Amino acid sequence: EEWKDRGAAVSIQKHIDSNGNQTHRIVKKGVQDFSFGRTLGEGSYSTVLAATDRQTLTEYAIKVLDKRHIIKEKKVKYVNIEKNTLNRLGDHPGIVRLYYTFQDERSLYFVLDLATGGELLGFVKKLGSFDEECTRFYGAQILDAIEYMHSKGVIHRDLKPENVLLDEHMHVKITDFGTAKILDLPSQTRANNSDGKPQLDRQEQDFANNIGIPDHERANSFVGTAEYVSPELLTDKSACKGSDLWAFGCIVFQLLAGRPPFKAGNEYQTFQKIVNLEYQFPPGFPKVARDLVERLLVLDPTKRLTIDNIKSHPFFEGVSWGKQLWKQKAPRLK
Ligand SMILES: Nc1ncnc2c1ncn2[C@@H]1O[C@H](COP(=O)(O)OP(=O)(O)OP(=O)(O)O)[C@@H](O)[C@H]1O
Ligand SMILES: O=C(O)[C@@H]1CCC(=O)N(CCc2ccc(Cl)cc2)[C@H]1c1ccccc1Cl
Repeated sequence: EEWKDRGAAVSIQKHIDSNGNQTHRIVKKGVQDFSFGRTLGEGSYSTVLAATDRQTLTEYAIKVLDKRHIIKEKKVKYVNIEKNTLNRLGDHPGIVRLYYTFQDERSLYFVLDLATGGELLGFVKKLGSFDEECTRFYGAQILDAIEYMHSKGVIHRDLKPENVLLDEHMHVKITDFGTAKILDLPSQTRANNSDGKPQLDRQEQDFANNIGIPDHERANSFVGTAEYVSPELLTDKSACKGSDLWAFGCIVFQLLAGRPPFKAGNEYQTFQKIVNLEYQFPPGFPKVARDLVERLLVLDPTKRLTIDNIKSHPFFEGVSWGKQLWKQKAPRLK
């Protein structure tokens, strides 16, 4: 019992040995096992610090969540969702990996991959916009990560350039799964209510009850980020895998145009533009990319391109999908 108050946790590490046999290693990690470094960033309920494992000298990002703050803001369920989602998505180069979690009386700790390159958004802002080659590379890596998430029954629901981090090789690391949805397999086809509308999960119900209410007045609502919210989330209040592909379309547009397709003076006006599909391509937007975006920013999620359609779209011609995509050198951002 002594390890409990050291803020340690016993975590079972799944381990595949050299002959591919799965074994389990009992790993006990706690606050004392790390030396904490600089602050990488702050979230609404979290601080992310660079840290080094004292034994292995491996560097991590440790996300520290203040329990009191989370409880006060009624965000406990988001913490559990983030943990459960990250645990499911442990094996893809494009997704931030969760190595350990532990706690002490004040905080919760998530030991994550360190993404030293910062947010993709920072680069789009710095350069103004990306050329086609860079958009193709980063779009392909983001799509490959989305395909993996969806194959594990996870919908991210808040994809945006801020949540696309970059590692030391300038490769994509997607983060921020607190607002993700796990399609629990048995009830994947959710029971519809008598009015034929799909049963909403808690976060969707929260969101539905809070549409149009400004952020500061919202009681515990699920917040997607206005510019990337899909129309179905605004009209039917429910997200689906296609919602991530809508956000993907917004991201591809933004990388090439230097701005998201739907942006207005306030959230509510942005929502209106989305549900009315009110957006324009800037002059000079590449034709092939325009065709791709037009087939993603479709109001009816069932009419949007599927991941396979996107992978074979001319815009991604020449991309080698799969492992090779993650081994190649990232194109220089210029
Ligand atoms: N694995 C990581 N490696 C490097 N930096 C990270 C990592 N995870 C998060 N950060 C940085 O730390 C900051 C806070 O991230 P965090 O996920 O805690 O909050 P957030 O999701 O950005 O904010 P909010 O909780 O309000 O949505 C972000 O700006 C992000 O750039
Ligand atoms: O789900 C788990 O793995 C454990 C289970 C045991 C436990 O006590 N916790 C912490 C639960 C919790 C969540 C939110 C707050 Cl604000 C306080 C405690 C969970 C936990 C520990 C460390 C980091 C995250 C989490 Cl959810």
